[in-house]
Amino acid sequence: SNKGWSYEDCKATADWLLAQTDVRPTIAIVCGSGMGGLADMLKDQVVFNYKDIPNFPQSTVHGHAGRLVFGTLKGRPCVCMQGRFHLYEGYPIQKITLPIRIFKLIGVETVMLTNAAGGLNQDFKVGDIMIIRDHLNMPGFAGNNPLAGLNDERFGVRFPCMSDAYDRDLQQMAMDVGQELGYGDFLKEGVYCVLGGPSFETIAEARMLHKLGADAVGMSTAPEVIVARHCGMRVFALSLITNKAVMDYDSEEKANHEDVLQAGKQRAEQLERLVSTMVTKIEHNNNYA
Ligand SMILES: Nc1nc2ncn(CCNC(CO)CO)c2c(=O)[nH]1
Repeated sequence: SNKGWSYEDCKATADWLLAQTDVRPTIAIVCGSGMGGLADMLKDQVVFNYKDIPNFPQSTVHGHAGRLVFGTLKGRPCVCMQGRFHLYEGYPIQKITLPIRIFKLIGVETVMLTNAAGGLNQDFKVGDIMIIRDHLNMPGFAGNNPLAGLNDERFGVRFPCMSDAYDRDLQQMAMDVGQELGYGDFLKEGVYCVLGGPSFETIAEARMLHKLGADAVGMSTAPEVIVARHCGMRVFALSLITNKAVMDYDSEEKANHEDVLQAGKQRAEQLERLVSTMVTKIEHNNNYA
């Protein structure tokens, strides 16, 4: 297709990046709203503004810087997306997931995705970190799936399995590392539900999603996971619970983006510790391989 996300288009951008830096990342980190600070962990940084990368989409959301940061995390070569893309920005879903395919073509094997999300599970508090066990891909229910259209076998099969989308060893690693770091009180696990946005969910929608088994609700991540699994990369994902979804009509609470960014700042340091510790383990010992 000549829409800008063919294998050749992805390969051209991947080759451009490989020519610009000799960092060869095996792990990619995608930063959620207000969580761009994760990129600052990287040493020996080589930074590209999205607008300077051929065929790369542009970030349009406050709290998403729009920079691709290459570097090392405790010696491990990584690439970090400081700013990700969302359906609500009006991009086609294939454009939102283009970076994931580019990561595959530059040699990334594991993708670690983070996002800010609203808590549906009543046991969740603002500031909790939810290890994502599985997702409900609501846009996919309506056919808005990043793999729709012609399948390019060079990426993966026509009908990829999604029952193993979230790597169980990496989930276990996150729980173990979180406990070791003393994060047990705010470390949860659950099901993440993606909506298109940009409007936050209604009370009836929050109640419905909770009934359907969702523990957190957001506007990202599932499309990237589907594309990452399609091309055989391992996936780890977590949600920072930045506010409790409004579930009652007598509540005064009102979801807003500034609260989301503020909650991200509160937990930034713990998120960085968790992710960076996992990065060393992922590359290092084979217990979880
Ligand atoms: N209730 C609720 N709380 C949330 N906190 C973060 N997000 C994810 C969406 N984030 C948007 C707006 O902040 C920016 O990508 C949500 C959400 O969708 N619903």
